Amino acid sequence: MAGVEFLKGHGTENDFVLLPDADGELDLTDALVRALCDRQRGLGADGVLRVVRTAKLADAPAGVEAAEWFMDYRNADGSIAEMCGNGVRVFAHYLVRQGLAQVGEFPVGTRAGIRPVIAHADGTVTVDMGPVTVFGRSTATLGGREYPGVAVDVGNPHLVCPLDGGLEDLDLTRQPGYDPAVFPRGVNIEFVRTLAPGKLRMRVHERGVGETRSCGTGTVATAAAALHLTGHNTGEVTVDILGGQVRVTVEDQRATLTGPAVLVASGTLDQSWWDSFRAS
Ligand SMILES: N[C@@H](CCC[C@H](N)C(=O)O)C(=O)O
Repeated sequence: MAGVEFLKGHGTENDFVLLPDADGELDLTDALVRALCDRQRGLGADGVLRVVRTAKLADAPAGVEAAEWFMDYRNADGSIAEMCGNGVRVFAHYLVRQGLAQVGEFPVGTRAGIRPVIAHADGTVTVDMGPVTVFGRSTATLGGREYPGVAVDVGNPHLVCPLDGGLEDLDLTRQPGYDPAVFPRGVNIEFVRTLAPGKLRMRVHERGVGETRSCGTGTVATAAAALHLTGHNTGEVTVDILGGQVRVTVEDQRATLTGPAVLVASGTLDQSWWDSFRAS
């Protein structure tokens, strides 16, 4: 049997299994995503990026037709998310490395809409992350403490909680509590410390994954929230995460995200392993 082609990649150590599926033929069930992302019984990853031609998608969201390629993103628990900022960089880098797109600007379809990217010759990618909306205040709870924060929509939902200290001590092995009335679809929760003006350090607990070493949409939400809290709508911010550093530019409630994208390996999944998850 032929098996199923995969690649492994990461953006600031937020890691993904990529599944090339130009013609939209893979039957990617939740159980398969969970197995692929499992670090013991699968390949291990924070999420899956299925690479599919937009024209071949059965359920393409409205408005993405102009993008030749669609990033079908799934969280490690099998859930579908609207957008993934690190994933879209890795996705764009893959397209260029495969000769499916050229260095320079091209659009990528996502469930949050089209995201124009600029793939740079050095492998870094700049993403136009679209509208960024601060939509209120809410509170996270963790270890019996309350952490007031800012609610931000980057296509997907975020709660950004500023800290004065203690970032390294947080136990993010557990899901922090949040208000489901504010976040009915769940939420990614960022804890952030300002190191200097325009320089932040962040940790994140991602919806559908757990603590990850980086979250691209989370860095954008964090930058927008930090600017908002100091009375600004625009600015340039670097964000340190456990897996490296990214640069965020916020302009009139839109943002760009620049950071690295790395392809680590490619191979073939055993067809019988794949088939064993299809029916479940
Ligand atoms: N790691 C991603 C975000 C992935 C989706 C998120 N877990 C959600 O459910 O919204 C990023 O780099 O943005």
